[in-house]
Amino acid sequence: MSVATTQPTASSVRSDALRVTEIFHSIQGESSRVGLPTVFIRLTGCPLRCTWCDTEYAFHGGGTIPIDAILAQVAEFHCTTVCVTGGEPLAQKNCLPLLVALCEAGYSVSLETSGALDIGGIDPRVSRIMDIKAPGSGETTKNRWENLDLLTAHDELKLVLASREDYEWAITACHQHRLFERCPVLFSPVQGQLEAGQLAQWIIDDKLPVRFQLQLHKVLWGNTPGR
Ligand SMILES: C[S@@+](CC[C@H](N)C(=O)[O-])C[C@H]1O[C@@H](n2cnc3c(N)ncnc32)[C@H](O)[C@@H]1O
Ligand SMILES: Nc1nc2[nH]cc(C(=O)O)c2c(=O)[nH]1
Ligand code: SF4
Ligand SMILES: [Mg+2]
Repeated sequence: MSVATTQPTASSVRSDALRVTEIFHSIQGESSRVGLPTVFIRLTGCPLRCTWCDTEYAFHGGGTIPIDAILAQVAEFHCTTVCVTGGEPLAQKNCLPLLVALCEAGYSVSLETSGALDIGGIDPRVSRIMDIKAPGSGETTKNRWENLDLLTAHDELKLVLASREDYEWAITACHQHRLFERCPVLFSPVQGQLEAGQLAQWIIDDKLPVRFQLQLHKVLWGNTPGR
């Protein structure tokens, strides 16, 4: 379901509201939860501009919705698994109480984040999928490396790679920051920029302890908003 794009007046905005681009029911296409029917809450806005971002439509617009109304929309899908994404979800302060409310309501919750913002203070029941930005994204300087110390085995680290240079940078980062010891590590090709079979072969050749990822929803439906 897409969210109305009407502009709220200041007096109509509740203090626990969030700016939301879309709430939809699909198949999880990323992370180790891939394949699970999932409700997605896509929050609006992002302070990064990854060169290859497939979700630029979430940078602006959206509708302003209080947390209880978001929960009511999610409940309509009768699905126990929820993914909060964006945009960059942590750019809105009310993302933290939204995550608590979803956990309290009994959902199994994951959060997709660039890791450019502090991941402290997130409800520990949430599985954090933290994406470290490689040079091809143009946003490496935004990586907040101190976030790594907060990750647990319940979380996942992700590297989305555009080239052989990104791949080699990622291996160096994994060793320098002991990423393999922190939580599962995912390597994924930038869609349309790095050939998936090529990345898979490099991972095999180098015997890397990472999980290769393709965006399953794009195999199913292409790059369609709300999928
Ligand atoms: C749209 S982002 C939203 C969450 C957060 N801003 C982040 O970057 O993790 C969700 C995921 O999609 C990935 N993604 C975006 N564009 C992509 C592309 N062209 N190919 C592969 N993955 C992409 C991001 O790297 C991220 O892991
Ligand atoms: N089906 C589907 N799975 C996803 N997993 C993470 C997504 C995202 O955009 O963050 C996403 C998405 O946009 N669609
Ligand atoms: S951080 Fe995420 S939403 Fe923001 S530009 Fe990068 S991939 Fe897109
Ligand atoms: Mg997506």
